[in-house]
Amino acid sequence: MGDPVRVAVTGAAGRMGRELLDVAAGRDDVSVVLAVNRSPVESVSGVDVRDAADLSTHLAETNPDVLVDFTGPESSTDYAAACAEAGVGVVVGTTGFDADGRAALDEAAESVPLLHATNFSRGVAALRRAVREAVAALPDYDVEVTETHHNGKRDAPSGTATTLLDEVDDVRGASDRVYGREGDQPRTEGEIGVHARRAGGVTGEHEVLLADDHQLLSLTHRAGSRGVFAAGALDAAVWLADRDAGRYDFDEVLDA
Ligand SMILES: NC(=O)C1=CN([C@@H]2O[C@H](COP(=O)(O)OP(=O)(O)OC[C@H]3O[C@@H](n4cnc5c(N)ncnc54)[C@H](OP(=O)(O)O)[C@@H]3O)[C@@H](O)[C@H]2O)C=CC1
Ligand SMILES: O=C(O)C1=N[C@H](C(=O)O)C[C@H](O)C1
Repeated sequence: MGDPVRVAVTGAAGRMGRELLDVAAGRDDVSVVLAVNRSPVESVSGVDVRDAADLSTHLAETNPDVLVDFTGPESSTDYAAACAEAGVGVVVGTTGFDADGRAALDEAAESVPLLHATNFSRGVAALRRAVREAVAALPDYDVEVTETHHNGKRDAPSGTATTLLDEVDDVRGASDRVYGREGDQPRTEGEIGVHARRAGGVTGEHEVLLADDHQLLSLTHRAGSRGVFAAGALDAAVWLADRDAGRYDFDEVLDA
C-alpha cells in the first residue's frame, strides 16, 4: 500500500464528524491531517480541532488530499469553494441542498474532484438497485417511502429518501410526491407518499413499500451505526484522492 491519503474533516464535533475521526483512527489507508469545527472544541478522538472560520489558512498549512464534509448545506458549499480554491478534493455527505447549493457543488467540481452521496452505506447502494428492479417489475403498484431518524436531524425528508424517490422516477417518470397526508386526501393514481419520522436515537431507516390489491413488497434498510457511513465516506476519500476535477458518484467507488 502507498502513503495514507491525507484527510481533512469538517464538523469534527458533530455526530458524523466524531464518527469519522474514530473510524479513521483505526485505518492505515487514511491519515487525518486537519479537523475543524464551527463551535470551539479542543480535540475529538485525540485530534486537535481548529476553527472552521479559518479553513482556507488551515488547508494551506496542512495540505490535505481530500476534505470530508458532513455539516449543513450552507457550510458545505462554503467549504467546497475553499477546497476548489486550495486544490483539495471533496467528499460531501451533507444532505438538504437546494438548487443553489447543488449548483455551488457543481461549480467546485469544475476545479477539483468532488463526490457527493446522500448515503455512504453499502446497504443503501444495494437498496437503490433493488428499488429500481422492483419498480420496473411492478409498474402498476402504489409506492410509499418512509424514513425514520434520530430527533436531532434537521432536514426532511432525508437525503436518502429523496434519492430513492429519484430512482423510482427514473424508472417510471416524474411522480407527484405527497409529503404526509391529513384530512380528506384520498390517494391519486401515481402519487408517492413520503413520510418522515423523528424519534430518539434512530441512526437511519428507509422503507420503500410497493403494493397492489393482492401483494405488498417492503424493501427496508436499517443502519446499525454511523460507522457504516463513516467507512463509506473514507473509502470514497481514498478513491477520490488522485482523480481529475469533476463530479463523481459513490457507485463508482463501489464498482472499482
Ligand atoms: N451521506 C451520509 O451517508 C450521511 C449524511 N449525513 C448528513 O450529514 C450532515 C451532518 O449530520 P450530523 O453529523 O448528524 O449533524 P450534527 O448536527 O451532529 O453535526 C453537524 C456539524 O456540522 C456543523 N455545522 C452545522 N451547520 C453549520 C454551519 N452553518 N456552519 C458551520 N458548521 C456547521 C456543526 O458545528 P457546531 O458544532 O458548531 O454546531 C457540527 O459540527 C447532515 O446533513 C446529515 O443528513 C449524516 C449521516 C450519514
Ligand atoms: O442525518 C442523518 O443522520 C442521516 N442522514 C442521511 C440522509 O439524510 O439520508 C443519511 C442517513 O440516513 C443518516
